[in-house]
Amino acid sequence: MNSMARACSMVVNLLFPRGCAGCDKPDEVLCEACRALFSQPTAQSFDGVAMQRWFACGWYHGTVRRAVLAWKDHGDEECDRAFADAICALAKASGVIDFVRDRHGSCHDVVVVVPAPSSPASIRRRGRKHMMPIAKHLAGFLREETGCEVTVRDALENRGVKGKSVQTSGAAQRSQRLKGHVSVCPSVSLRNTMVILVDDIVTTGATMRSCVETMRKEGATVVTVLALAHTPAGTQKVGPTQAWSRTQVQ
Ligand SMILES: O=P(O)(O)OC[C@H]1O[C@@H](O)[C@H](O)[C@@H]1O
Repeated sequence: MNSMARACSMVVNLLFPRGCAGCDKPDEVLCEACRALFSQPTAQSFDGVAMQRWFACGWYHGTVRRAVLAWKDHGDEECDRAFADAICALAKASGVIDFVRDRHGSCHDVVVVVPAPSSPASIRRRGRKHMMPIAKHLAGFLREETGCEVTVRDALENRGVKGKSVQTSGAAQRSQRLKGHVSVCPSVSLRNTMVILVDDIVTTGATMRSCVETMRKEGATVVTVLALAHTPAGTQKVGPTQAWSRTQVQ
């Protein structure tokens, strides 16, 4: 959102107090019931990352979808904190904290949180990099919980592909379209880092895989991927060795 849009939105909020981003309950940013939907962590296998699994806070449908879209595409920046908290809780539930604490110091010096990149057109439309506040909050949380040095690096760029993932028929097609479009920024080094990738939604998994592959080529160890929401598993498979198996995280 640009500054004019932000000012207008503040005025509108003053005149018409907001409702919950998920269900419209009055005077809530994200009500307790809707927050709870972002607290249903799942794990899916992925041998490209050190933990062998990636994780999501909730399932991308209904209320979760509505709240994510309000935040991501309709400028509801007040959700930043609620979603950042959900990702931090996911980091804890998934074992990321223990993993980082145990591995840190063995061979990798710096722990880095990297937000998945949006295309330049999306960044312009939104007026910001919407994953950045989440990444920053997670880095602070990991610092506190692990005692390790944890930084945020805006390491990836996505030169953009035409159309949205929902307009493609599946992971293979999406993956093909993304080829060569995600890269590590020339000014950023990821050598000898332990990376945690954060993204809002995982649909086919093509973006996540492309980001992980690109960072690994640049010398990073990618610990895992943490996402706010995922589409149902089992319907999208990139290849026989990359089939997703969805399990509930206790
Ligand atoms: O690549 P897949 O998983 O299909 O789609 C998810 C990506 O598409 C974007 O809108 C999301 O922000 C995410 O980065």
